[in-house]
Amino acid sequence: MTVAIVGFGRFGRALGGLLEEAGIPYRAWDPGVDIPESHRARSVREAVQDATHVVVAVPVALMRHVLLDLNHYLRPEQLVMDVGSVKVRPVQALTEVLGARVPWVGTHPLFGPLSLAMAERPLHVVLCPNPLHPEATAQARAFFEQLGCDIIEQTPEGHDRVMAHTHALTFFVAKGMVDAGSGVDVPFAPASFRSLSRTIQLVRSDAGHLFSAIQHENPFAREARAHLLEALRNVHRELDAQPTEVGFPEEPPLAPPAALETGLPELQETRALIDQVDRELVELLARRAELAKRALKAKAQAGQPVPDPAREEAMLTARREWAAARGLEPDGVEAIFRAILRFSRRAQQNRG
Ligand SMILES: O=C(O)C(=O)C[C@]1(C(=O)O)C=C[C@@H](O)C=C1
Repeated sequence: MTVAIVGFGRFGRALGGLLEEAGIPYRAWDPGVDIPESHRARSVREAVQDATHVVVAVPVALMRHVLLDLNHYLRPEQLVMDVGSVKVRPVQALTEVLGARVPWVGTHPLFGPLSLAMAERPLHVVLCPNPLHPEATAQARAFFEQLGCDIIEQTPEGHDRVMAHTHALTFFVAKGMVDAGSGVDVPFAPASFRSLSRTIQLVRSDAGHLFSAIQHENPFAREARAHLLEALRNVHRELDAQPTEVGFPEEPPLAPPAALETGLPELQETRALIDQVDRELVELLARRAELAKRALKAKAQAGQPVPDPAREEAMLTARREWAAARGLEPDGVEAIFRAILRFSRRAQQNRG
């Protein structure tokens, strides 16, 4: 398998990293950005000529234009995939430009550079099978599975409807909060805001074309936004009309929790919560192991020592301080991190 990445923006670059991790060779073409020499193609023709898989990772608004150009060089034994955040319009462009001549599949990887940098797993990809190329879906599935992704199949319309009510609305709300100055230089924030602030950061750091694409290129986004605005206006009106009642219906006087009477449900509930926290800890350990593997690779390239006792000592000091600030016993937390570092070094030895 050899992959051509056409468009080496934030997503194209992130995909290149994933391919490299999986040991799959690729060539990239993008006249507008710096591409590492070992992967750079000098023309779109050179990028695609030896490729078995061609990934078109350009802004959705440029898709048709780029496909028209690419079409001169594509052959029927290749597989073309777009990776746009919306699917109805890119699939229309693929149908009109490539049609039945070259196999293609519309795809939407539900991850980006940030989730990859944070080693989030599992990675999900939506595939939109099309009747012109029934066999291409299986090939696209195999391609993304090799990169460690879980696959969801959807129609382009089904995909865009879901995205209009999730991706587009989340970005819409976050953009509104950014423009209204929410969360800038606040001295403290509640947990409810902290979870949203990640989206706000995403919107702030976003390549502008992503926001525009998920709003303008999704045929259902406008209606979803209007619907949300209407709902918000209603909530606002209700709050004005009944300032003390909305959202706080009168509650019956508090009965003593059953847990205090039997002693059992509270323990059960607490144990369920402990299980949940431990599951998150295991998930975090898995992400940490991924990052350690990446650090190992970077060190190998830079000729730096593996393992690194100086870095480990500095890390342990910092973690002792974090523990103390959080009211935990520094010796205990240090012991946990010593175990994590042992585990990390072992994982680096096994998987590096
Ligand atoms: O930071 C590094 O250099 C890593 O390789 C990562 C890591 C870690 O797990 O945090 C692993 C081994 C090193 O001895 C120090 C740190």
